[in-house]
Amino acid sequence: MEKLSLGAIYGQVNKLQPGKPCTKAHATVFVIISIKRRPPDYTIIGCCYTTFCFVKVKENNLALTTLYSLESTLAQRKEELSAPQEGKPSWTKHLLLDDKLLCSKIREEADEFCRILEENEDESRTVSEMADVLYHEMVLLTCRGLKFEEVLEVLRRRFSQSGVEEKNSRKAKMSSDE
Ligand SMILES: N=c1c2ncn([C@@H]3O[C@H](COP(=O)(O)OP(=O)(O)OP(=O)(O)O)[C@@H](O)[C@H]3O)c2ncn1[C@@H]1O[C@H](COP(=O)(O)O)[C@@H](O)[C@H]1O
Repeated sequence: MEKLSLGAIYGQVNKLQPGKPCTKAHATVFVIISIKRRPPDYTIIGCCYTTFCFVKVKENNLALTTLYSLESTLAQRKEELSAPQEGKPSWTKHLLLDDKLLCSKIREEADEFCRILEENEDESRTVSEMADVLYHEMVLLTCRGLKFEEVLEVLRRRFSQSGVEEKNSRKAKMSSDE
């Protein structure tokens, strides 16, 4: 397999741009792009028209460590629920014990997040509110016994198709079913 310099990778990525799975931003995460045959430990990230794009993903350690560490804390809080005398008071436990409270917090935090845009609030409020949304949504995921990796897997599968294409394909399928 041909090994490319970073500059050459950017060049390849730009060439693949029409299918949109790759951008320059992705190129900082992906180390090598291979066309046609997938090397053993490489991941398909998408199809650019007629060409499949195989990449090796270099972990974004800080982002993943943060999310997995939060996920692990939330799972620990869930475990502590079976031995209520253990552990400190916890907001996560309140949420895990009360579906209604959890759903109302997710809706409230999502609404606060939207108001940032509507009311043109500053960057620090934006990232802080996004963190609130993400935390509360991850509690729901923990509640259902699901892993964040499963969400990331869905996002990766969507790399190869635009949202507009996906919506149109659903509409076409619905009308052919009628
Ligand atoms: N990331 C969070 C996190 N983000 C937000 N919150 C809590 O979510 C709650 C949101 O409630 P409110 O809406 O009343 O708070 P608010 O939005 O600041 O209130 P307003 O000013 O907007 O009305 C607050 O108590 C926050 O502290 C969080 N609570 C916990 N975590 C993480 O979960 C871990 C476990 O937390 P505990 O379960 O509490 O031990 C922590 O160590 C953190 O890593």
